[in-house]
Amino acid sequence: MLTAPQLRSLKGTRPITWITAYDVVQAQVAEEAAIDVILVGDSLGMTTLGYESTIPVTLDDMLRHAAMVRRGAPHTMMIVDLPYLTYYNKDIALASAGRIMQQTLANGVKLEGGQAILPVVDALIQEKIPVIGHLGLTPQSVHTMGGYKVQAKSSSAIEELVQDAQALSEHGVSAIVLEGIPDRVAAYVTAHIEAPTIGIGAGPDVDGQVLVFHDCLGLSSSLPKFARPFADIRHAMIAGLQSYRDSVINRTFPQDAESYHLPDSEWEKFIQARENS
Ligand SMILES: Nc1nc(=O)c2c([nH]1)NC[C@@H]1CN(c3ccc(C(=O)N[C@@H](CCC(=O)O)C(=O)O)cc3)CN21
Ligand SMILES: CC(C)C(=O)C(=O)O
Ligand SMILES: [Mg+2]
Repeated sequence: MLTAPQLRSLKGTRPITWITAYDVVQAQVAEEAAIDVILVGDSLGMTTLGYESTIPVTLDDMLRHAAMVRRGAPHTMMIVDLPYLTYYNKDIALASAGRIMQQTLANGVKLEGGQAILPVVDALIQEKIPVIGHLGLTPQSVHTMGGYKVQAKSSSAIEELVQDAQALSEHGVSAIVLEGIPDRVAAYVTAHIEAPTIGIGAGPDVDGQVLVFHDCLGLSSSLPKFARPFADIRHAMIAGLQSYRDSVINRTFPQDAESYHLPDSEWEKFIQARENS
């Protein structure tokens, strides 16, 4: 299993692979595919709980799903998102992250934000909790961003992002997720900080990539522009269920080998006993 210090030292050696996962089966397949890091993202609110944003996701939701993921992937580095309003000051953040570390055996937590959350980042790292940053399109700010819009598109916004990334890196985060920013901005940030950058909608010139599990495997009904479906699992599942349904209706399922059998002698005993009663 990758550790937080190893994650930081992977920068410049080879690209780092991340995927989100929200349950046991997803965790098992991520581990079997040798993905470096599993992120239990608060995107579970959308992919798994059916909400329209990550805002309704609670710490209890994250605890339950991260515990499932850990049981499915005991040997893969697991990072867990701190959800909306669970890290707005040092005390709240320590209590939230403490529960995640102790109850799910996570290897670290991820927080959205830059210079404004440095005191929280310091407090967590002080208590030996590895921290991952998340800058650019930060979905917990959907209401103040005015939607899921590409960020860092003006000179001043780029400067702000670079300073946020430098500050997080200097304060010791193990990596920074860069989401929904222009490719050359992500490349510049990557070249100017020591922490590895993990991109999602941030172009190729970053230290690693992360995708939402459902987007990566073709389970989502719609996709952001940056996501590529590397499989067509939604259609495979529909085809499988249609085939099952057809086989039940035309009585080709279950067959003899899929049924349990009783020896003739025992069956005759049962019939005899009924007739004699
Ligand atoms: N399934 C899924 N995939 C994700 O990548 C994801 C989630 N859910 N939920 C949490 C956040 C929300 N994310 C999103 C959601 C929508 C867009 C989107 O529609 N973007 C527009 C570009 C908008 C612009 O031009 O500024 C697009 O066309 O891709 C982007 C990121 C990324 N995260
Ligand atoms: C998209 C990734 C970076 C995330 O934060 C999530 O899945 O919640
Ligand atoms: Mg998230």
